[in-house]
Amino acid sequence: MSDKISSDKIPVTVLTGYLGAGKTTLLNRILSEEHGRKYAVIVNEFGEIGIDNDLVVGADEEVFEMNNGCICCTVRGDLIRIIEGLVKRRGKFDAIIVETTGLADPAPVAQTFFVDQDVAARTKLDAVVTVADAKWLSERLKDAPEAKNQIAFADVILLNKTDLVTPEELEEVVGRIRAINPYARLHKTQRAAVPLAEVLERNAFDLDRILTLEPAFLEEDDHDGHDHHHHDHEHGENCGCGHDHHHEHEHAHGHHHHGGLKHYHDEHMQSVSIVIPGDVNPDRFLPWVNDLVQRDGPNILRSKGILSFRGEPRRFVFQGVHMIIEGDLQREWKPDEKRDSRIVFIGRDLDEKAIREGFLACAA
Ligand SMILES: Nc1nc2c(ncn2[C@@H]2O[C@H](COP(=O)(O)OP(=O)(O)OP(=O)(O)O)[C@@H](O)[C@H]2O)c(=O)[nH]1
Repeated sequence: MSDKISSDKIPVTVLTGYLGAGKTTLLNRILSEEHGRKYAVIVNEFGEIGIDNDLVVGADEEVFEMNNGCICCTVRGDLIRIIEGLVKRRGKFDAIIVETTGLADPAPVAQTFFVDQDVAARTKLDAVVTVADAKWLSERLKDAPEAKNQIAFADVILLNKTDLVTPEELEEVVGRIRAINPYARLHKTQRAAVPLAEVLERNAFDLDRILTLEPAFLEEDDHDGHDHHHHDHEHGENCGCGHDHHHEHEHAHGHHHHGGLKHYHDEHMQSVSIVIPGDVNPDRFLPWVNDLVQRDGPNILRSKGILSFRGEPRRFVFQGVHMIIEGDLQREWKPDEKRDSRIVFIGRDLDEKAIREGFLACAA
């Protein structure tokens, strides 16, 4: 759309991208850079225990967590309430960034800024920014409809992790992205390094383009947080979606309808979150987690944790995407912070019992 951001509307950037693509890396870059702007950040995480929000830098930024479901279905009501709260405190910040879970379909999130009248009157969707993992995107386009929708809806795409692929592989992924979305601005990045002006306050969201993709985009939503229609799917036990769970396991992707808007969701994704209320022993934990991701890496799409090691004043943070894991000691535990050890694994067909027992055996 060509209309200018009217000065009384708060610009909103929706940051999306599949599990582990680099959304938090980009967010931290935005929040750490000297730009003289103040952002309110809303983070939605898949899995019950908040880890992501704890990994977002900038203690003076306001970070709102939404952990009890997926932003595109059950917690949309929360999103609306948080935004309405923020709008009342206008002037304390310049813009809003919403980081969705890797499993969110961006369409219903973007739709919120048009069909909810109060939100639409006060905010302006500036752009959908999608971070894509150069190494894994092609695989996900085959088995995860959300990943495809994240690309289709993007106004700006960061094709990240270019260090993990060859130039030929990179061009192949670019071709796949372009076949889905020829319009978005595309940046090839490492560690989501991109000039922020390429990402923020671009006034890039193009409603006309979205309406050709999703003719029902502006249809009034019947959604009240619970009551959308479910079609041909069952939820996995730990899908985190917040709906009634049935114990059947059909291997198909489901979609919900929000008003007339189709909404894809991977119903087989599970998350296993475990907390040890104290220290873990690194000599047990590190070999265990390495073995686990080497063995089950294809099914473990994402893993992360914040751990307390005995006698170590700093938090150990580990992050994994399939079998690639990284870990390091980061900031010190704060005096008033509870020193516990939390991990989450997100994937398909996870052996929850074995993972739980394995982690608990790492307690110091
Ligand atoms: N090799 C490599 N690793 C990267 C790059 N960008 C990010 N990572 C790593 O990829 C992992 C996931 O990055 P995040 O920024 O947490 O990804 P995310 O999209 O926020 O993940 P979820 O919110 O869990 O979906 C971390 O271990 C990052 O350090 C990159 O360009 N190259």
